[in-house]
Amino acid sequence: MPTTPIPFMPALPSRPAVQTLISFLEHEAHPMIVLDPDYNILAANIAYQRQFGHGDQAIVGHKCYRVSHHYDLPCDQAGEHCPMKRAQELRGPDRILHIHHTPRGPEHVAVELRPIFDAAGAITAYVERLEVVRSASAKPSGEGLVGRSAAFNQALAAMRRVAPSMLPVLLLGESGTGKELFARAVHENSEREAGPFVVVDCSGLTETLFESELFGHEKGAFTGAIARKAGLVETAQGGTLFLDEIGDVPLAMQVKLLRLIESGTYRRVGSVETQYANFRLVAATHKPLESMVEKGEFRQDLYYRINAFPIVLPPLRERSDDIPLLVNSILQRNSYAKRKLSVADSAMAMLQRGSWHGNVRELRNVLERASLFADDGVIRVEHLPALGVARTASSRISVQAAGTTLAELHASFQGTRKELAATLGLSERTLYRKLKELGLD
Ligand SMILES: Nc1ncnc2c1ncn2[C@@H]1O[C@H](COP(=O)(O)OP(=O)(O)OP(=O)(O)O)[C@@H](O)[C@H]1O
Repeated sequence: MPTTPIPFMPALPSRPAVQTLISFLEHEAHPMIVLDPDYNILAANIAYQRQFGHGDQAIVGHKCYRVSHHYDLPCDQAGEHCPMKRAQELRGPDRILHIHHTPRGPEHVAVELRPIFDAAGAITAYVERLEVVRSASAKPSGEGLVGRSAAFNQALAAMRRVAPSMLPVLLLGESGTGKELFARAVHENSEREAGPFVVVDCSGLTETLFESELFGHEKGAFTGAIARKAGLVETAQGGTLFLDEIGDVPLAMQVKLLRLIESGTYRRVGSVETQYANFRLVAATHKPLESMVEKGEFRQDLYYRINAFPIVLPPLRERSDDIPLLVNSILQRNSYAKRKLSVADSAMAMLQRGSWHGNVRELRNVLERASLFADDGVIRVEHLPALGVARTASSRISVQAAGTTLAELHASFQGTRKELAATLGLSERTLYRKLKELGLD
């Protein structure tokens, strides 16, 4: 362990409390800095210098907003939330998720700022504790969640707040907004990280199938039950159970789900023995559960149970400033990775203007198609006209689920269901559900 003393500003030596604090923080494992009330960094501990130190560039003596944001003004004057301002008003700690410049490029950083008071109750300094958030990337990344817009960051910050608790989380968002990725992030940011993450797709399951999938069954419980089978609840023991499309659970099953959540117990199909469940619940839906409750299509008691901590995932059209980042990330993924592709500025501008009713999934499909035309490795505006066709169709269909339109398209479409789903920018699951609603499955 290096024992380099923490540098501090010689201009500010006469504050015994601050000096004591500085030597105390040196032994903290988390990156920490001490600031004066005028945004000057007085000291940075070893962990900070290791993670955020910019080589020879001195941090101490500089303004925090210059170092972390390259701003010339405090964050609140640059249109952002300033935790120092807030901690001063609150006379207590403030937490915020910011995007900081780091030696590795922009990164999501969770910041906690605590004011330090003198004997007279005046704030003499602030201690800032930082933690790099690994669940999402603020720069193009070949995997996982990416995003840096205000709307995305808000959802990310909410996810981080709730993840360490055992509270059920409800993810609300249109198809393709990343609900499954967020559910996984909740799991990975919880104490259950080492346990299983089990996905239950609630759409397209009949009542009986739903029950045996979820609770398992005994040998001979029904025709074809040739052996005892563990259910998904049992598989999720010690981990997280993700109920995707919870709005599709049939009413008769909702009561069994409620009992499971309330009592933490269940029975395998064909058994009288009570089993004890141990999972953290994350549910997701694109459906308006509240109005379904009003219409009697979703049980109110179950709704209250699962809705303990709702997180709204923004549609892509509400975070179009994330599109270049998403595009560059998508181009690094899957089949694209074999070829180096880029997007011309005018094409990027066009992508940013899209309404993207199929969200990130639709964006991915459009890029995949455009890449087939980009012989020289550059996706240009002329490679996107197909996008216009596909997107017009998909927006009409995915937004209004206009029965006749989808029925007609389904009847006339020449390809497979998978291809139809891709053309519409929908997941196969969502397409299946819509067709089922129309009696076309
Ligand atoms: N913020 C994001 N960053 C990177 N990829 C994303 C993001 N959001 C979504 N995606 C990608 O978009 C696709 C759809 O995401 P996902 O399956 O998580 O959405 P969903 O909301 O669960 O959709 P559905 O309700 O249709 O199942 C996936 O390929 C996923 O990797």
